Amino acid sequence: MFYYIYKFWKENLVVTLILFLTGLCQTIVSVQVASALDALIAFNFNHFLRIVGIVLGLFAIQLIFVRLQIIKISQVKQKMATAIRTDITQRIEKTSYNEFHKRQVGTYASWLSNDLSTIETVGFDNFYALLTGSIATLTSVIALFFFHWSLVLWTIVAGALTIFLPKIFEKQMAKSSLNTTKENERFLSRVSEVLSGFDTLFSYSLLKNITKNTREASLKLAAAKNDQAVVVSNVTIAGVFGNVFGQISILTLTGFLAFRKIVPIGSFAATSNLGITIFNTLGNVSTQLAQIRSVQPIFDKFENIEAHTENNQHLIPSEIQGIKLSHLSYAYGDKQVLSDISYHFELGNKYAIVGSSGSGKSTLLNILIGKLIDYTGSATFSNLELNEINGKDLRNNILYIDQTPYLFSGTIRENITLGESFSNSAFNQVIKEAVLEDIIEKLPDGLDTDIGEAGRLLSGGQRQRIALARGLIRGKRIILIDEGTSSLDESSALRIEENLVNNPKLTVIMITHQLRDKIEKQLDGVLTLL
Ligand SMILES: Nc1ncnc2c1ncn2[C@@H]1O[C@H](COP(=O)(O)OP(=O)(O)OP(=O)(O)O)[C@@H](O)[C@H]1O
Repeated sequence: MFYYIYKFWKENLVVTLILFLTGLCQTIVSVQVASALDALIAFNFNHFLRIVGIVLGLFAIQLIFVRLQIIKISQVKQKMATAIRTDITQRIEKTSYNEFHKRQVGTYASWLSNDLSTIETVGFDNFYALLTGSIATLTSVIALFFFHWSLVLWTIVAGALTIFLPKIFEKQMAKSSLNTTKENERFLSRVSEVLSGFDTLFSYSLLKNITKNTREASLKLAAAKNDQAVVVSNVTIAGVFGNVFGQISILTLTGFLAFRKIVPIGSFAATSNLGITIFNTLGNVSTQLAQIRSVQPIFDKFENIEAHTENNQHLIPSEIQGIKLSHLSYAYGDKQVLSDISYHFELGNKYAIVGSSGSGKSTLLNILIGKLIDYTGSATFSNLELNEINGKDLRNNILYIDQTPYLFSGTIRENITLGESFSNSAFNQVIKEAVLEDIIEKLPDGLDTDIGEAGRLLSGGQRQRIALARGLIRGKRIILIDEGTSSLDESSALRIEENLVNNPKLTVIMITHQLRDKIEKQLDGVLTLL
């Protein structure tokens, strides 16, 4: 957390300066109260009124600083939160495909929302509260020194007790806080999962599962939060004890000094105020420090996203060649899926992969796109072993359109471009190739029609055509399609497949459960997996 505070040191310096000026005003007011009381005791009414005037003026200035402080703290907190979110997403960007899928999507969402709000409220808010208190304490201790040195000495002794008493619970505090963030994560994952399954539960009349799962997850989260509250209560009580002891003892000492006529009677009022400021701060120091430390495990968790170290540095030559499989086998753990496959996909040719469900068709495409690299035997592209090719370079040459392509909320155009820019002629071309003309013509805003969350406002076949257009517009020469036309009506599917197999520039390898005669005749080969 301190890394981010340091990263925005200029902004935090401005905040510190404002806090110092606020603390200074507050301390001067406390000291003035002593003079006011002394003026009253001496029946010097004019002097009393002058001090009241000064105090009012200081209050007005303090109010301006307090307002500024709230605004500036919020601004720097938001800058730090955005920087943390950016760092998390950049880690996600750099991770491998498998590492990303070790966690559920809800977990990442929880990091970016729940954990960030914990960092803001538990980490940053306590940091600024601690900073405010420390500055006010410093100015108050200096003020005490002007009354009598023994007050400072006693403040140090009583202050140490106030700070160290709650430290007994520090470890428990960090543990319970980590437990709460983990339960928050599980809660969000479980709830988002069950809500994502709304359509399925609806069809089975099992929507009550949403309440059931949410309630179960909520009870676990509540238990973690209640455990944390118990630890917080212990820390708070220890802090309050030190605080009250410190305030009463400093008053007693001032009373004693006043009796001895070492300090004026009015000092009693001032040291009372200064004591409240100092011991309120010190009483909270341990809790605040423990809370600040308790967010550290959250940062550690973010760092656990393993960056993908790209060992496969072979780059693909500009003159690409075909894909060759030689005695290729693949197993998920003990489960053998592909055994001893040899085949040659030549550049510019068109192929189909067929086989019963579970025969390993998608697994093979995942090897060809570099997602699965722990195969045995050989699989080469342009004479380079696939698991030695730089992953990004491989995906720049081979396009994979998966079985369930994801559509983002937004327009059709945005779903095709994914934020990149393409010419109008490229758009027109892919709209034809993916047989999207009729759909776009019928929509009120054409390509700029909003398709709803995950493309909900479109049919399965329409979604599949947009996914195809998204792939085709990228102009890759090798295209792997996993059941790319399975949701389409016969004539659209045939038109799209004909467009693909008749495009001389493309190398097409498509998985299909429905190999149409007309298409089969135009293919250069069919690989059947058993
Ligand atoms: N990540 C995985 N971990 C373990 N087993 C897996 C994994 N992915 C797939 N499998 C298993 O490997 C086998 C082949 O799966 P794959 O998806 O490649 O088959 P497929 O031929 O494409 O099937 P379908 O035609 O139904 O899409 C299946 O038995 C599947 O259960």
